[in-house]
Amino acid sequence: MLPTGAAPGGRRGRGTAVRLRRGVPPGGDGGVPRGRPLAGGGATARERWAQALYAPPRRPKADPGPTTWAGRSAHDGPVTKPVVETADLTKRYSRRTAVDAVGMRIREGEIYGFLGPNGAGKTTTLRMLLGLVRPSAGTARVLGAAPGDPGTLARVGMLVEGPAFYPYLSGRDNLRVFARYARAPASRIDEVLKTVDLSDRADDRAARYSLGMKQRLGVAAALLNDPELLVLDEPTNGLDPAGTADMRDLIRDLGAGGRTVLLSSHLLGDVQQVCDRVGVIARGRLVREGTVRELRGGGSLRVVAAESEDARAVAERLYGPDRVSAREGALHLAVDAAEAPRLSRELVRADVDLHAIGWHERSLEETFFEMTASADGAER
Ligand SMILES: Nc1ncnc2c1ncn2[C@@H]1O[C@H](COP(=O)(O)OP(=O)(O)OP(=O)(O)O)[C@@H](O)[C@H]1O
Repeated sequence: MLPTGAAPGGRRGRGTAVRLRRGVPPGGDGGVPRGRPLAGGGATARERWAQALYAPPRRPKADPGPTTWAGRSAHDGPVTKPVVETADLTKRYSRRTAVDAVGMRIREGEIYGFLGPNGAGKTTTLRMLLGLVRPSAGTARVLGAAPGDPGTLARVGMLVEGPAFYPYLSGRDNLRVFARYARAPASRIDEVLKTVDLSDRADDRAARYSLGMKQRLGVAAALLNDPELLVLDEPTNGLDPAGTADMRDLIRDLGAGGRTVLLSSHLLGDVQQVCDRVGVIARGRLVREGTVRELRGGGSLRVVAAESEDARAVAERLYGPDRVSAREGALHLAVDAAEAPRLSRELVRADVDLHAIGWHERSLEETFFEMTASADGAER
């Protein structure tokens, strides 16, 4: 379970499993739930920390208040304020810089994809946002407060580095234990079981759950307090295609009701299909932030011809050399899709054998590799 080092500012070895998920008490031993109530002046420091983490929201859902963020959410709603905002957020471990001057903004009500390859600094960033690791430099605000603020933690649900449960208890009984720590009403248990589609299997022992069901039970635990911000770290890790699709649907649903979701993933499909906006991190640096469409950077008219040099000459004559590039055996023209008929006619007139012509949308994968490759080449 969560080692003592998980307290704010604590240090943790890479090999140690982290249980940041709400409901598992910090320092808990994974055994029988402790009987001593978490209340009163006699509580230990660890228990007080758990109380803060699992306390019910002290404030109602955020009042829109003065708008501090000028952008618009990817949803069609009004201008929204940042739920998470960092400036120059940095974490160094000895000589290694795990997170390097990250400035990210997550807007209220959006599903934000935090995308990066293994070791890019995603989990370290999340830990800083949750107040579990002290930054070496820079600042972060989460729901308007400093990371780790007890009132804020009560408004955040988290599933970081995989869920952990009491295996001999049923899914429902696990949630009862977590609800007690979270001080969430018992009525929430059935609600969250329904949300994650586990009502039918709620009375089975957690040990019998598939990986996908365990992940969904972890999400259910994170939802007990109806959090305003839900942080999910690699929730589809290890899931088969069906489990991955279920989890994506669930995340989409969770983000639909105005809740803000921060989804960390190295899987492009997760992010492309689910997220409103994306921040791409590589070697600790946030290399881009924008909507999936913005990151993909539009499309091009793709032309495959037998005489590609002749085809290129025709295209350059029509549109200028700056709009024509060649990659992967095709010409790509930065022109409108409606140019296809005119270009085809001109190519035929120039005796070029045209094999294919059509509109090509860049995938997030293409731009992701370009962005992360350029970060790899950068000086650190
Ligand atoms: N406690 C630590 N001590 C030393 N180095 C660390 C520690 N935690 C993380 N790192 C290093 O910081 C870098 C970023 O790690 P981090 O776990 O944040 O990446 P990640 O993007 O979450 O990767 P993954 O997708 O593999 O989980 C890595 O080089 C990692 O080895």
